[in-house]
Amino acid sequence: MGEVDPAFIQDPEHRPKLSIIEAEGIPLIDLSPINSIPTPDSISELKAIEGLVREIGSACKDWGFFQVINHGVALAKREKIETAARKFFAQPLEEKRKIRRDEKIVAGYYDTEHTKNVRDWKEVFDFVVEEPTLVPASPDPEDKEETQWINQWPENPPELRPACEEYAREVEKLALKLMGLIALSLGLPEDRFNSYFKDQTSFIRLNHYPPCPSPRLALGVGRHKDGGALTVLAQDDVGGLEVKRKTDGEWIRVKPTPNAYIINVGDVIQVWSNERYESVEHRVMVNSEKERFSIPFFLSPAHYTQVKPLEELTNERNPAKYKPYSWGKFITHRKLSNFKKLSTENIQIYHFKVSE
Ligand SMILES: O=C(O)CCC(=O)C(=O)O
Ligand SMILES: [Fe+2]
Repeated sequence: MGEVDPAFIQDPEHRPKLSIIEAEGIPLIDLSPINSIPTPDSISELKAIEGLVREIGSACKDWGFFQVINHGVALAKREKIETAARKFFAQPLEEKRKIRRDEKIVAGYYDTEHTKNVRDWKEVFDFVVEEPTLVPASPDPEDKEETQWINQWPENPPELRPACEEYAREVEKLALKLMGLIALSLGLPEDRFNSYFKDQTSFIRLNHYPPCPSPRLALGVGRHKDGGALTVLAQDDVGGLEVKRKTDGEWIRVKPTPNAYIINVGDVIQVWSNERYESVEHRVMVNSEKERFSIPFFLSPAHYTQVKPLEELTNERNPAKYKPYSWGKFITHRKLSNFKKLSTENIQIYHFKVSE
């Protein structure tokens, strides 16, 4: 990537600060109570779960972010995908571009993503968890046609595909268990969210952030909120992820914890919970010496889901803060605009906010 192209340069107010505040406050949650049960069908019956549910509820409310340990995802599967990702990104650009993402095939390699219209200092490889993934053919609300998202796999390294597919199944289990705990923390049945994910549109991204000659001007990923339900993120030991603290708006660095996952609430949970939980802004700093890798799993509902505040969580005194929106139309809108540097902001949930 060489010298910094002006496309990467953040406006002064969004540039990273020289002083880094490391997160003491971001909760670290031990999930062993749910993983030590022989039959996990009905975890809500167990006493140990109560404390855990309370912890998850507070973390979602106070931070929108937390880390989990003893999560049940086999370390060997994580190591396999991490090693294969390193090999994939180490190849020449022409090789990687053979499986380039475009407007039709949204899975694959991509190195020109923009967040809030500034280019990110990164390259990515995306794959969908469900193959094929059914989605609307266009963002037009009148257009009822559907299409399929399919994956593109590189020739090299050949082990990337099986590593990705196995990893997806493991992390999906963790993501759904967490949705169960979040449901309980909202006073809902543990399986309340399950049906939304039957035909999920979830995808996994392999992120590679190369060393950057101007880490004070550019960002690996500009400030943003995740649009899906829940993100389960594996970061390596380099660090760079920053979360905007709800109490004072300071950017706080999430300290890498070996073999932990970082979990964050996405916009869909913000809407479902009628803002009991909020999706929190985050960004990624790059540095001039070390490359960094991360792997987010974006748990997302079926395309035909009408996202709206849950009836159980709204009433006359607490009316719905959002109008229903089609998840499929929302994501196809986003995917299309990802390919253009727009003069306006991307589609956001506040466009569906009920005015007070
Ligand atoms: O690399 C990271 O730590 C986070 C990446 C991220 O926020 C995203 O891809 O949405
Ligand atoms: Fe994100």
